[in-house]
Amino acid sequence: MMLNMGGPETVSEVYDFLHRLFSDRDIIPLPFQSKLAPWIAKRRTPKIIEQYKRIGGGSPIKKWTHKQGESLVKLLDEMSPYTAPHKYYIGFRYVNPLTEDTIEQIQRDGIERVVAFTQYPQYSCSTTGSSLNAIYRYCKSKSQSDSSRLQWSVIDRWPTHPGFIEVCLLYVNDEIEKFPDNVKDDVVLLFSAHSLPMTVVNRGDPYPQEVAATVHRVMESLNFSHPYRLVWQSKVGPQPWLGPQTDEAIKGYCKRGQRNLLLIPIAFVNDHIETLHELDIEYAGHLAAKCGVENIRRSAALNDHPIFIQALADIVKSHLDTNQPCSRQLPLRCPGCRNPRCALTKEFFLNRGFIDTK
Ligand SMILES: C=CC1=C(C)c2cc3[nH]c(cc4nc(cc5[nH]c(cc1n2)c(C)c5CCC(=O)O)C(CCC(=O)O)=C4C)c(C)c3C=C
Ligand code: FES
Ligand SMILES: [Fe+2]
Repeated sequence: MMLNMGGPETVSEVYDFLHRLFSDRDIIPLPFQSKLAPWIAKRRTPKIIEQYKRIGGGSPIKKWTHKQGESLVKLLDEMSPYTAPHKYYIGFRYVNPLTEDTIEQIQRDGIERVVAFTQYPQYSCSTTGSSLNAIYRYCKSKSQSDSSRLQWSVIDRWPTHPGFIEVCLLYVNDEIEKFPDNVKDDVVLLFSAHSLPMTVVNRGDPYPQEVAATVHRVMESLNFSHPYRLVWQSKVGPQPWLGPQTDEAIKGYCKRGQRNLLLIPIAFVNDHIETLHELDIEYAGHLAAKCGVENIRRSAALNDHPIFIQALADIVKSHLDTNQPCSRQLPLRCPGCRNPRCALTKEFFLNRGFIDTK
């Protein structure tokens, strides 16, 4: 089951998407959540609809996830015949197919063994953690009535998988080659990841460190050929978020005369509104023109690159071969975690989906 947040496929789904997102206490805890969530979602909907309209009318995440899933199981059947046949499902957090509905479908299909496979390379309690909590919540609510218990395991992160790093490297190199010859060696590489509120960072969320690990591996495989920075995009709301912000970094470098920049999305494997709108239209388009950039480009999202599909298959195969319920990291809660559900979810996956109902 491929886990992700999902995105609205058409603009008519934007409100529901935002409503579910702002109702999720694991990504954004709000006072009076059930009242505030629909209010914020409604207020934000027109602006976000405009953004989706400008990138072709919707998020391509479902299309890419289906392509990845189809190729992934085909490859896996060959690579791991003793665990075949494999079947993929999609579990999105905020749009259809919703995680809960997918689990129901999996049970209707008579399946016994499920791998919850996060499609976020780096672990955050606000993303992968939210999906895992949703699985636990659903299974717990059904555990009394349902005798056909699923056996679960989880692939909770893969920030430095060599195949993942290799595709990032290929796309970075492809894009560096497109800069004019006289500036190619001086391009500043700006790795850009979705930011987190500082409350989440200070709670001890593993994401910033894991994103940095990905960046380091990519730079290592480039032999540190260019200067680089890790910067953070897509802050929402007035609270402090992890910086430096991607737009501030672009402005700052332009001021210092470093005007050849390559933006590299590093924490999301598909194209989505943050690459297609924020990076391409807002930053590489409007902002760059304002602050006097000479050349600015963005490296491609991994989407359905064959080496990436190979990497996904390899991640699943290694997981099945080791026969572990999850990584060694998953059971360790954030030092500042105050969410009792995190403990229950981690125990649930450590026990392969067994819930003691006594
Ligand atoms: C690794 C990726 C992401 C992290 C970490 C993340 C954390 C996070 N996000 C919000 C709030 C919003 N995110 C929104 C959209 C959105 N977020 C990600 C990825 C991560 N978010 C993606 C890929 C998308 C776009 C989906 C698509 O189009 O495909 C939105 C909605 C858009 C908007 O209203 O601006 C919100 C809101 C928080 C609060 C958070 C960490 C706590
Ligand atoms: S918030 Fe990270 S484990 Fe609960
Ligand atoms: Fe987000």
